[in-house]
Amino acid sequence: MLMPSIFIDGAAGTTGLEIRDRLAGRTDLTVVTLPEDRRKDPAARAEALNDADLVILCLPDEAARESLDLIRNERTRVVDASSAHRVAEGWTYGFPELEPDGAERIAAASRVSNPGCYPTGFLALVRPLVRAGLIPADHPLTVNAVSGYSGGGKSMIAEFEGADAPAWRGYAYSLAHKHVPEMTVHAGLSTPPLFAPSVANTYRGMVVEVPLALHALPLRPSLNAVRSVLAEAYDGCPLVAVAPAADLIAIEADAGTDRLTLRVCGNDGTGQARLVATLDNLGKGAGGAAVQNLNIMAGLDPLAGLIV
Ligand SMILES: NC(=O)C1=CN([C@@H]2O[C@H](COP(=O)(O)OP(=O)(O)OC[C@H]3O[C@@H](n4cnc5c(N)ncnc54)[C@H](OP(=O)(O)O)[C@@H]3O)[C@@H](O)[C@H]2O)C=CC1
Ligand SMILES: CC(=O)N[C@@H](CCC(=O)OP(=O)(O)O)C(=O)O
Repeated sequence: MLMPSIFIDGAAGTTGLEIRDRLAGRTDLTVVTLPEDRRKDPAARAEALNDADLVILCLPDEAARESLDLIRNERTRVVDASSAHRVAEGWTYGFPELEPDGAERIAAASRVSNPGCYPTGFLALVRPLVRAGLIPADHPLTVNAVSGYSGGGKSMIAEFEGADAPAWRGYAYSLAHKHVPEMTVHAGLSTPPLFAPSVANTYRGMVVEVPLALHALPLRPSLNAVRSVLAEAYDGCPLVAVAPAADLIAIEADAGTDRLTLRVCGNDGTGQARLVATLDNLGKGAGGAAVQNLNIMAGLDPLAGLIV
């Protein structure tokens, strides 16, 4: 694709603006957005969607499905940042580092679904361990996570920047969060993890933690064995790092970047581990991941525009 044209549908939203920032000043592609008075006009969107080589959908799920219906040609390729197609047939999961052939599959795909922000942290920690046989597919995992409030888009930003915003709030207590199917499928699990998300009164950043009783796993791996599997899985991946264990981990650790940092903490004496991922919900959790997928699909420098 020579000098591809990229249309951002939803460019005025939280994720859309992040993507615009990352694409600003790039000379290897052209960026198309609609003016304020036409950005929700289906006719204007249809024209832009069909003219572009590649579109990035930064929309609520329903509007993302509508955009796909508006695409009437075989040429336009899509990166969807919404949660509408993460386990859908015909879609490639846009997490290049997750499987050995991940980037290759994304490069060849016409429809790529960006991962959710929480699943990005969870899957990065768990998928290599399932693949290596250290975590059995039916193991009942728990995921505790805290997101910055930009994770809820414009409406949550307005709420947390208004009066009486909480310092922290747990949610999804009915254990039916929309990210659970995505976590289950792409980790290769048969038992859905118990997902306990929460939101903190800070704009961006995310901590995703999987507590793991190593002594209860069939192979009883040491902390080092777990760390080695992760280090090998992400060897040569510039955005994903396996960092040393830490006793203090802040939600801001990777905020403002497109990095994803994994840590294997715990106590070999008790056989207990805390697997911890930090990322920016708007970085590797959304906008950074979309730009990374776009770069790979268009055959451009895979790190162009990313904040490493
Ligand atoms: N925020 C995050 O951390 C993450 C978000 N995502 C996903 O990315 C997508 C966008 O989220 P986010 O940016 O946070 O949400 P926002 O609410 O901040 O932005 C959504 C944008 O879409 C616009 N929009 C809504 N309906 C239409 C329509 N029919 N046609 C054109 N534009 C429309 C909205 O318009 P208006 O400005 O008028 O409201 C808004 O600008 C969602 O699917 C979300 O789940 C994924 C990972 C992380
Ligand atoms: C704090 C907060 O509310 N976060 C959102 C998830 C943000 C995100 O990952 O978006 P997708 O749903 O598109 O994956 C939530 O829990 O629904």
